[in-house]
Amino acid sequence: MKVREINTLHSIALSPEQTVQEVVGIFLKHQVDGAPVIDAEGKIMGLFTKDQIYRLVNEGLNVNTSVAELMIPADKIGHLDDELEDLLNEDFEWLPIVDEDRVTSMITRSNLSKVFFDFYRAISCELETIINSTINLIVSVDKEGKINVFNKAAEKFLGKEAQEVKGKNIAEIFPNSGLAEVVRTGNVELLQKVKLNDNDYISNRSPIIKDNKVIGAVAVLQCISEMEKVSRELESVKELNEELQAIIESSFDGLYITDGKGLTLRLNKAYERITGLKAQEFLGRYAEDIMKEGVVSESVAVLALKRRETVSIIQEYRAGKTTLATGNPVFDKNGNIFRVVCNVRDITELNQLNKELEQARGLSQHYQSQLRTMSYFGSDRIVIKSEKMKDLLGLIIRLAGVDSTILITGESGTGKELIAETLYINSNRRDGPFIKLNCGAIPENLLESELFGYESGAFTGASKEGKAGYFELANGGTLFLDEIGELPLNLQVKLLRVLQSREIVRVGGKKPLKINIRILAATNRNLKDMVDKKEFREDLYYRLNVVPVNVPPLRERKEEITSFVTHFMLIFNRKYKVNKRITPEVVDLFLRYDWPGNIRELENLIERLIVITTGNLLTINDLPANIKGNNPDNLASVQVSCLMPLKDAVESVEKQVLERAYAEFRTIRQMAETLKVSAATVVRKAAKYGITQEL
Ligand SMILES: Nc1ncnc2c1ncn2[C@@H]1O[C@H](COP(=O)(O)OP(=O)(O)OP(=O)(O)O)[C@@H](O)[C@H]1O
Repeated sequence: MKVREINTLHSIALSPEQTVQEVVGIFLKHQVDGAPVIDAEGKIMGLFTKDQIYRLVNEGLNVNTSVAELMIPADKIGHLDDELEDLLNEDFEWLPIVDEDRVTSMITRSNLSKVFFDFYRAISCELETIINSTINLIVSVDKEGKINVFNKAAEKFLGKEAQEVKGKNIAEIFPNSGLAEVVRTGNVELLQKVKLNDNDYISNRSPIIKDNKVIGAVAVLQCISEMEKVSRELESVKELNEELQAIIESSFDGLYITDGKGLTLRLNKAYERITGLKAQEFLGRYAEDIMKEGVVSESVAVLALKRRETVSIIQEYRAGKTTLATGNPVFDKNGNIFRVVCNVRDITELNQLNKELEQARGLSQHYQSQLRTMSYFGSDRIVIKSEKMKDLLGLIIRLAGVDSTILITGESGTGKELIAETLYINSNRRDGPFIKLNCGAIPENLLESELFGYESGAFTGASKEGKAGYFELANGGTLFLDEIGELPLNLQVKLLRVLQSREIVRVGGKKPLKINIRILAATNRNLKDMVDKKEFREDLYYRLNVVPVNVPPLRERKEEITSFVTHFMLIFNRKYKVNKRITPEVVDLFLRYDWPGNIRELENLIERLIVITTGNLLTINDLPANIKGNNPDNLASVQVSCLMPLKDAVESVEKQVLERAYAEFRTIRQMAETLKVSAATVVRKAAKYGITQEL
């Protein structure tokens, strides 16, 4: 410690001209016993102390005597940078202190001793605190082996109070301490293993030397039992950490962990795979910033932090993946979030599979209904005998090889659908689906969603999962749009767009879906006339009618009637497990009849005859009157076989007429036109008699 660090020094100085009386006043006022006498430059001239006042009194001098006359010389002079310890060894009563040449203060011996004492007391206090706050055991002895220092750690580990052992001989209390040996030899003994009270310690023992003499010894002991425990704990924490790392890495789901502020701390390889980015691009960055860069549509970690609860969302990653992500906030004991653990499951494939499943389900439903109506067809299901039809079939086989859109025209029941199927079976798309939609059989308000499908919740009554439409069901295959003339104008525009872009958008959806389909269309209406009447869009007409295919009515290929009769007799005999035959007279009548309902009419008639006739031979008598009389509109052909209430008779006739209309025609419009009533009447009466149309 240096003189300048003493803060109790006084800086009173006297001038040689001052009188003793004045000095007494100064000493009393400042409670001092002496002061240096300085000249005008502040340089030391001498000392004036209470002894000089005693001398004045003793010699009877005047109190106005000047300081200069009585002052004594200053033998010793101290400096501000002198060490206190050095000054203590000096012989002085009063010591003026100078800085360079100028006197700054004065110190007395008693003053110095007190400062020194206080200083050492503070140091000793500090040392005691240090000694007691270390976890190492510290024990010191004097040269007799009596214990001087016994710190708190020693108390704790050796199970004895400092008070109880201080002053006692170490050999009695801890015979194995080895301290007496150090006092004796004066040797330093480092890293010695000792056992005290069943614990192992590493001991460093040193002699305490003063003036080249050993005056005691100190031992510092470190408990290695405790260290070993800590090291074992550290080892198990390390193992746990490795285990945790292995668990995180082995998860197939992405794992992403942030701190309570959204700062990325950890993520696994699966997460790198999903995002297509490396861990370094995330670590140490905020989830919110990563989201703003567009890496992910929405951050589940940010949401979990905001809402302070577990959150699950669907995310879209820039790398093209769709995920189901769950963010779990982890709270500390004060209720603050200190981690957010996010589990990210790649559902891209699942979504794709779901779509495929949806398509497969739709296809299976569609095929089931088709199977029901087509089950009786054998392999030789198509009759082609006339030259006209042979040419047509040749054209169809050629057209099957190209992928263009085809419009098949012809009267109802001529076999347009069969032609479309033949075309499909012979095309490159034969392994893809063949989907048929009768545009005239589906209510206008449902047609759009049937065609395009819809997203979940697109409209009231829509299913929760959404549904694939006919375009999607036919993806990779062929879509046959029957009765295309019945397509409402607004859907005609949409169909045209599909034909041009090969893309569809589900009802209630936004994302366009690419589709790969071939479209075949058919109609029994004169589309050109409809275009002229603005009932059909001209642009769509030309787009569909790339290659026109016209199927002739049965009356223009009567040479095929006999083959058709044989064909259908075979099919329905097989279907109903009977063996009925038909007379040549009936076939003759058939040849003369005009068949306005074409092949469907012939087919239905033969089925009806096989089902309702009781005998095994179908004769003219079994035929309906319109064929016998070749006059379909002749009301006289309605036979009355017995008397009954008029209302019942009317209803019976109504029912039969409607059943026939449903069997022969495919659209309500055609039925209404033939029966000369409104479409609404057809629908109402059909409902009354429970008549439905097989599509
Ligand atoms: N050449 C044929 N050989 C065997 N059966 C045929 C032939 N042509 C048509 N048919 C049968 O006649 C019925 C009506 O044929 P299809 O449904 O193909 O006619 P369409 O012209 O599509 O009728 P619509 O215009 O009313 O839809 C079907 O049961 C079909 O199997």
